Amino acid sequence: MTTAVEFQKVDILFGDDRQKAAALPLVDAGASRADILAETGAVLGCAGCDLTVERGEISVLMGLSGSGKSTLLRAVNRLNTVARGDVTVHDGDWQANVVTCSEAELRKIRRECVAMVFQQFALLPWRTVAENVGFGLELAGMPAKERRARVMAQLELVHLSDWADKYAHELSGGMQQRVGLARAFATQAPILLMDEPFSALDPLIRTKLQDELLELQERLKKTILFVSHDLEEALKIGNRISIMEGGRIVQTGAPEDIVLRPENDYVRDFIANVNPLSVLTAWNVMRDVRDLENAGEGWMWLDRRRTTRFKLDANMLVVDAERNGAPAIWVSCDNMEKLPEDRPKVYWATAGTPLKTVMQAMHQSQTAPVALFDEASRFVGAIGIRDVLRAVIRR
Ligand SMILES: Nc1ncnc2c1ncn2[C@@H]1O[C@H](COP(=O)(O)OP(=O)(O)OP(=O)(O)O)[C@@H](O)[C@H]1O
Repeated sequence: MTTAVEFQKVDILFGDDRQKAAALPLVDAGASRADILAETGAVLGCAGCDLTVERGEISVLMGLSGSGKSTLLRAVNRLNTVARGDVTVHDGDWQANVVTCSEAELRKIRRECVAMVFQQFALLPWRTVAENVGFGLELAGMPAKERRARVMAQLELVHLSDWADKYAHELSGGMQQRVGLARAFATQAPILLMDEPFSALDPLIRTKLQDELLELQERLKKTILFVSHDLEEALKIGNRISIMEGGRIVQTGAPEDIVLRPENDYVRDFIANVNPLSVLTAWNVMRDVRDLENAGEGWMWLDRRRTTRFKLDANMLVVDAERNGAPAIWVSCDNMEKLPEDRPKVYWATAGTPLKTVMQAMHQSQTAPVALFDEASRFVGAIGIRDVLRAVIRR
């Protein structure tokens, strides 16, 4: 993994210099935003924020309104001044600390390394769609012909080729935001900052744009720092999520970490209404092969009830299977539809198989455990009905 952006102990305060200086000791003492404001007149934007954003990942800052998400995001291109701490932006072998870098380095960061998408589309209404998408390239001095080719390719990606010569104000909100996306993806910038880009849109269009973002990302592999106050959105698009409260990051983790292991009541409240089936995979709920019961002579029980067992060779490949004492076949969860009914089946999944698919397989096989295989078809663990229930009710 290569780091794209690193925040180290970042404090951001709003106020005059005297207020900020008075506030820093209170920040160190862990004082709340309200106390800091009452005592010093400074507003705490964020405090002690540590976060590493890896190249090519979507890292989401999530939290209630006022929790400091935008404030932290805007430190990356110095739209907000950092009072203390470091923000390092990497671009290939080049790197700069945004907090202390020269004006020239800051210009490079803003022009070449980091592009931004705002909630309020920020399109120029008197320019056409194509001119809007090409705006950043124009500022960077790209010749018109090259620019046009690049812009048309980007518009194609967001399915807006036919709208290239319309004016921005002639488009609906969802289309305008797609132009915003195209503009950000059109720049050379490897890092995109997205501040609630979809929150002004109605739910259906929003879902569609999230899918489009994921599709674009699949192809273009940018590093994206994304602000959202919507946990479903964060879980859907984030490779990593940081939950913020009162200016501080209270938990950072993969979506399934957040859902399975919330670190405090604030995070627990957030996830209370999330459907765990939308994030969990077979990997998150399986029991490791080392924790399964040996059944002797190369056999191993998949479940505590001893309904299902596999015989394994020295390479952990399955050579025989039994279900309720009768010979069984072992088949992939992805094959559920096509199989004849006549023989007992034990389904297997891989690490990334959605938990929902695992549950369907259990249902199909009268609650038989589901096996987990690695890419080389080796047996690595099993999922019993109790493992599924525990994950779903989070106990
Ligand atoms: N330019 C500013 N001047 C003064 N205070 C500010 C400024 N920008 C942000 N703040 C304050 O910093 C705190 C964090 O705000 P921020 O906008 O980062 O929150 P957020 O989590 O992004 O919320 P939202 O989703 O409502 O934008 C708030 O108390 C806000 O009032």
